[in-house]
Amino acid sequence: MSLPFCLTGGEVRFERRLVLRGVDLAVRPGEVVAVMGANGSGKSTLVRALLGLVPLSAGRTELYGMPPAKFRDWKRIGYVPQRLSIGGGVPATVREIVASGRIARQSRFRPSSAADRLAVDHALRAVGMADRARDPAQELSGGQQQRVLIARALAGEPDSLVMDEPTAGVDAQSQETLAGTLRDLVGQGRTVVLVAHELGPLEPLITRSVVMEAGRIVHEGVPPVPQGECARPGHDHVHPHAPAEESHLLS
Ligand SMILES: Nc1ncnc2c1ncn2[C@@H]1O[C@H](COP(=O)(O)OP(=O)(O)OP(=O)(O)O)[C@@H](O)[C@H]1O
Repeated sequence: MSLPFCLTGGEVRFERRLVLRGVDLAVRPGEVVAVMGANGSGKSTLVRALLGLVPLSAGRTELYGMPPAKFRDWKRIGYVPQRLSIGGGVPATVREIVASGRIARQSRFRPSSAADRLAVDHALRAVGMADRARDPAQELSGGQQQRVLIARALAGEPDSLVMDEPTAGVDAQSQETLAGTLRDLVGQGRTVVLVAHELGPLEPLITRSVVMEAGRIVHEGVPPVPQGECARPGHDHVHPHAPAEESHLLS
């Protein structure tokens, strides 16, 4: 079976500055990978490189065994970007945005169906936004808009979800709801890659954490177990010096 994501020697430059420095990341089906690290360490760039959304200056990436330019099965992948561009000048409703997550599954021969409507309803409920379905998205708070983007990705019923800071600005109750939804998806064998500063209720789901520093992966392993001070709510769960038995330094 081909790997959902496989980045090999991935290098990204912005205006000649190296932002990703030869990163290898292979994600197996069913894994739940958390990409962690300080601001500006390259987490978003890593997930965007993984998906082929930024050009690589060296290395290669494959989605289900195919380079992005040849990959056609985009319905298999749901992507939740870090920043919003919804609500700009277009007064789209919450439901319309979530329904746009079904587009990769539709075609001129198979327009919107009952299955699409059910998937949209289900996704709205999964993020606790069913009661806001008819509201214009730009009226929502940042955290609510983030939940709409998560619902859009869920509506596509992808095999793999890539989420850039899905819990940033999202209230505690909604984080719990998201954790429950992800638990179900992972139980069905879906693959998840997420960027997070703090894992919060997602922590028990994570099977591997990857810590970025200055464009490189510096640690990889099971997520560190919070202890003492680190167990305090709100503590940043990035542990750049995790014990050797919990993580192994990459070459
Ligand atoms: N489109 C771009 N053009 C120029 N520089 C960029 C671009 N995108 C990111 N960078 C720079 O690349 C570096 C890594 O950014 P990236 O967003 O990947 O980090 P991050 O770890 O996700 O940060 P954060 O936690 O703040 O989201 C930063 O120095 C950032 O300023």
